[in-house]
Amino acid sequence: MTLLKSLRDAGALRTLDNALAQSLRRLDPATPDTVLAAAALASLAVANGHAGFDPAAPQRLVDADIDWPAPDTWRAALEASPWISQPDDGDIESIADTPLVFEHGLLYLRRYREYERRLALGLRRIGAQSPETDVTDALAPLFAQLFPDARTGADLQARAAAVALRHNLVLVTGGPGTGKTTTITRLLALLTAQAQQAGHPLPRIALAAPTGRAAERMAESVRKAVLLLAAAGVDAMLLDALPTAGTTLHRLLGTIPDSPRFRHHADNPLPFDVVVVDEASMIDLPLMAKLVEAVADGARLVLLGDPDQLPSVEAGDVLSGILRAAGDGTGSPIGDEAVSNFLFGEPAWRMSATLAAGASPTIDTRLPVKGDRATSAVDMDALQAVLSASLAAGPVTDQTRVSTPRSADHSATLHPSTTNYFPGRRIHLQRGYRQSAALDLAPLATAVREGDASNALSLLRAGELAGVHFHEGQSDPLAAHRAHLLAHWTALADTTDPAEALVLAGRMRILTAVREGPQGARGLNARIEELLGGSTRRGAGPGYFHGRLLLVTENSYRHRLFNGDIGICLADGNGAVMAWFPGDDPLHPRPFHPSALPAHDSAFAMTVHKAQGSEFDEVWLVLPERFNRVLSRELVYTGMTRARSALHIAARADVITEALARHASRWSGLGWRLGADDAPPAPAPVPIESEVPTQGALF
Ligand SMILES: Nc1ncnc2c1ncn2[C@@H]1O[C@H](COP(=O)(O)OP(=O)(O)OP(=O)(O)O)[C@@H](O)[C@H]1O
Repeated sequence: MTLLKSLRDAGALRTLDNALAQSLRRLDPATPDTVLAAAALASLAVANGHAGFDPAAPQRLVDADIDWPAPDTWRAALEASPWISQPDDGDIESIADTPLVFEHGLLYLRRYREYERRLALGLRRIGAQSPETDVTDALAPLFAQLFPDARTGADLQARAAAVALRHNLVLVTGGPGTGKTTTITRLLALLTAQAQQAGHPLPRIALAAPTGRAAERMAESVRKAVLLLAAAGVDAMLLDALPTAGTTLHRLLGTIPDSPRFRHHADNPLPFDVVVVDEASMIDLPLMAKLVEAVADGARLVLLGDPDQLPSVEAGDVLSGILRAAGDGTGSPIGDEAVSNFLFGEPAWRMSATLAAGASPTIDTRLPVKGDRATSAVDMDALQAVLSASLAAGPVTDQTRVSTPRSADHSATLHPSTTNYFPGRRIHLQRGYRQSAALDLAPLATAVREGDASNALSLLRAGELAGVHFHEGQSDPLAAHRAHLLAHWTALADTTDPAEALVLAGRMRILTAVREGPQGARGLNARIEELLGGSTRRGAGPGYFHGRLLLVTENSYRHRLFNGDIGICLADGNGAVMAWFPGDDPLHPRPFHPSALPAHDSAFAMTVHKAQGSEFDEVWLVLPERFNRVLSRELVYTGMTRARSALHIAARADVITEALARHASRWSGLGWRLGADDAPPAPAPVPIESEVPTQGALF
């Protein structure tokens, strides 16, 4: 049996994957079966969130019992195929009339390879341009006011802001509540003050996120940070100049009705000097490529995100590719002397000389001082990184990890291009500041992030973490906790004010790992609707009852409704039901006739994937009874960190253990394009008992 037929018979391919293979066969009947199958698998890989397909590890994509070709033979067939181009240089556009590209071990659909290439080029373009105005001493008093702890050298937030002043491409990563938004708000105040001091126009700043809810949360956090700065005595005129509203990436880029293109692109760039994007882990490859291309020359791009969260549902896993190239962010270079001044209160060279003279036993005395050959820009960066890392973390050792740009020579050995280093900077914030007496999530989040199932289970079973409730072995919270759950949803129907109803709707959510199956969102929603009385309730259209929560499941540029948007059905006095969704102004949601909505589901229960970027006061995380391949530590971590004041986990211990043993990583060439010299983590193998054929069908 041919490989393509085996894959079809095993139910591994979608219609679309098979159609691609068939059309290649029609166009050239001599196309080898292994090439046709690889084309179908490259298409399937995208549906599973990968940028391309690795023919050396096909069993990671398809769990059926297939007699796979030997990797070398398969590779040779791909390399010989006229359908597949193999660019000499990762930066060069691939031949337009070959539908596939084989590069760095991955077989791509051409479009996705081009997105990756354009994204890497775009990031390098942004990062390669230094900010126009230099950091001056005049900014130091404000810096000290904004970051009073900077002098200790241990304040990573101060370090992040200092680095961001000097670089156009910056990633600030960290878990929930580590102060990413707070830090960026202070950075924006510094940039605004810098422009004022120099007599320049104030920077035009955009705050954006992949979903409306995430954009609104970001804006709320910025507003809160501004209020705190005002209370701390920061100049009101400065604070008044900061943005207080967020927007979705789609809105920022300017959707064109019924088109995947945007109004802003390389030839019509965004009219902003600073673009700050939150929830970067949710951004897929095509959207990130379009965003980066639309950032104007000389403008700054600041990406905020939590690297431990799930990657985007759509193809790409962009953030992790960028992060692999950017380093772990714990020892980022500081920049220059003026920035170091802010942090340490004296010029770096003087400090380095003091330290080098042995003033501190914790410092490696081999550190170069000013005047040595080390004063070249890169060495100075490295020097200051070591300085700051040492001040923050104690002894400097050979293992101290420092992110520095790769040299052209080094990159040349990895890649034909000589410019493929990552020119941005990453700072990883580690200290959690969001104190909640109600919810003590941090120890559990750490155990989950580290994949330490035994610690996670002991914490859950001990029941001593405030606000965390473990319903071990329970697979049906609707049976065991019906009254509690229903009370929330029935209360939703007591309000008729759409803005208030949307706020109430965010109080509680059931989050699931999968959409289908007994513990899937779809089945739970159907049962909840039934319990709520469904269409017999006030304001019935077929299925659209007063108080029904809706989740949009596709992007509709025409409606400006996007995958993941949540709305609520409300009946007016005459019983006519409209579905209300958040608008630009939270006080004025937008009404839609239910029949005019793009594809949608109920949203009483939703998958963790769809809940990314949202938070709820109370989260019920329900895992399947049997292990499913979508489970991973990132999924559990993302689900639990959606909770603000109470987390309920209903799951079996063995399922938690298996989930925490897996990473949700994807095949991507982005890290390589940006100069990462490590191999991307291979996606976890698919367990044989998996029930579900493709991830695309899951969320
Ligand atoms: N240096 C700090 N000192 C005191 N409180 C802080 C500090 N940094 C942040 N916070 C507080 O911690 C909370 C979380 O901060 P922030 O919203 O900036 O975090 P975040 O990383 O953006 O969170 P999320 O990922 O959930 O959006 C806020 O209440 C903020 O005021």
